[in-house]
Amino acid sequence: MDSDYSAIHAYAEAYSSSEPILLNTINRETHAEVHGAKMISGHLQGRILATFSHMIRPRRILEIGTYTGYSALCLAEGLTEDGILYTVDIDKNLEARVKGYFESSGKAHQIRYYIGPALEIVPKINEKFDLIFIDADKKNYTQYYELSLEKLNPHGFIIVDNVLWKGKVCETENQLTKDKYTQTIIDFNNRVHNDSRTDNVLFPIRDGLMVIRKK
Ligand SMILES: C[S@@+](CC[C@H](N)C(=O)[O-])C[C@H]1O[C@@H](n2cnc3c(N)ncnc32)[C@H](O)[C@@H]1O
Repeated sequence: MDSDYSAIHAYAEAYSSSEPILLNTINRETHAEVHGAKMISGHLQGRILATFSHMIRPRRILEIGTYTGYSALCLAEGLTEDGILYTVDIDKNLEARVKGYFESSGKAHQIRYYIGPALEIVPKINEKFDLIFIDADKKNYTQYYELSLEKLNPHGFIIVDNVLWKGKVCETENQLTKDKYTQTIIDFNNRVHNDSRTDNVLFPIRDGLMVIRKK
């Protein structure tokens, strides 16, 4: 993120609704106490996810990559009254913390939290979804996308995080800062963009959000 973008991001955050108190606490505690805190969606992206969810009013949401529960609680804001959010993460060390946050949110009755590899757990969830958020290990993005399309209702939405991969997807062939996942993300973006089953738009927000609509 260059300095101009940082200023724009800070301005956008300042002129967006503030973080609900619990989310602010999760954000702060994640940064103070949890490994890999840069993975958290955070204030601006969190408000964007909450807004998408309010616009869609989903009855069923699936999230792949819970981490500390921040984005799950943002997405849950838009659920219908009888709505349920399913969220999956492989990291058992975060389980007690995440369950505590879900309890504090007053939305625990609308959240189903699973621990384990998403590629094993998601096929066993007997639901069709209106909104799916993919935000886990990049090497499996294509498999998550195909699985999500199977599990998505017609006209449902998939949101995929990190599709700009710190801007590295824009680097030319001879630039040397590419890492092992840059090509994975480039291939993923090509696949989505050329998929006749869906429409998509890439939002250049934070690390890039790909918003995909199933036709
Ligand atoms: C970027 S973080 C998710 C951040 C969260 N969605 C948020 O916005 O606050 C990615 C998460 O994916 C999880 N993860 C990685 N590989 C996974 C797998 N195979 N199955 C399920 N979760 C996985 C990690 O444990 C990590 O918590």
